[in-house]
Amino acid sequence: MTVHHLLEKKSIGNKFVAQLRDMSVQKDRLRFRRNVERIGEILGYELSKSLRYAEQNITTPLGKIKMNLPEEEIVICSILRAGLPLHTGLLNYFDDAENSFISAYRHHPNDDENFEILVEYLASPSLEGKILILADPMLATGSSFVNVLQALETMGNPKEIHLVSVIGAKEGIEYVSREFPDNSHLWIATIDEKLDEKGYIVPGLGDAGDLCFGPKLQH
Ligand SMILES: O=P(O)(O)OC[C@H]1O[C@H](OP(=O)(O)OP(=O)(O)O)[C@H](O)[C@@H]1O
Ligand SMILES: O=c1cc[nH]c(=O)[nH]1
Ligand SMILES: [Mg+2]
Repeated sequence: MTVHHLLEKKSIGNKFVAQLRDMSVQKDRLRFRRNVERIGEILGYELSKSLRYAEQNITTPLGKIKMNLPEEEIVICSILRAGLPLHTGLLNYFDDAENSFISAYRHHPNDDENFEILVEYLASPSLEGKILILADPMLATGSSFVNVLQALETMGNPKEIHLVSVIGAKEGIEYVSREFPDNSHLWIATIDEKLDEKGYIVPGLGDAGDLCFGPKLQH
């Protein structure tokens, strides 16, 4: 897997990620979702440079010009819930992509620290031969991405997989790198050092799903 680390170079993206992390700003849910969406737009733009293009004739009111346009069939798949604003950002740019939605959530059967990832909902077109973009803003242990990859197996074999995320932990990135095909790409805004005992990214930003949409009852 090739890792593309957006904030390795300074850009306006620093400000969007800082606002996601900052406790005095992140409680504004509209701004939080829009910042995730903006990062989806930037990462989508970066990802677009790796796609295949073909020349097409375009007719303007004054003449004709050949332009290189993307040729790929793209499916954007987001992991509920926190993947939704990232999905919107990607779809703003890849506006004719097909779309998949999948649920993966942390189920705590007995206590706070131990959890399993449950995948219960999937709505997807065929992925056969297509570019699959998997969107989830948090890559903590990496289990959600890996479980989702397994759940999508019945939908066909994508030509190439691009993971898009906002904050990743080093150990989770190493895990997805081992489990995803070698020709996969990870487009990620920033990479943090570690996870806490509950599997949260430190310093991270907290719970992305709750910050987007409000708290949910644990079950
Ligand atoms: O890399 P992992 O260890 O799997 O953790 C990352 C997952 O955790 C969060 O989802 P959560 O279960 O909190 O669901 P939510 O988006 O509905 O809040 C996040 O949105 C990722 O899907
Ligand atoms: O740090 C984390 C880890 C998983 N899910 C989140 O929303 N945040
Ligand atoms: Mg959550």
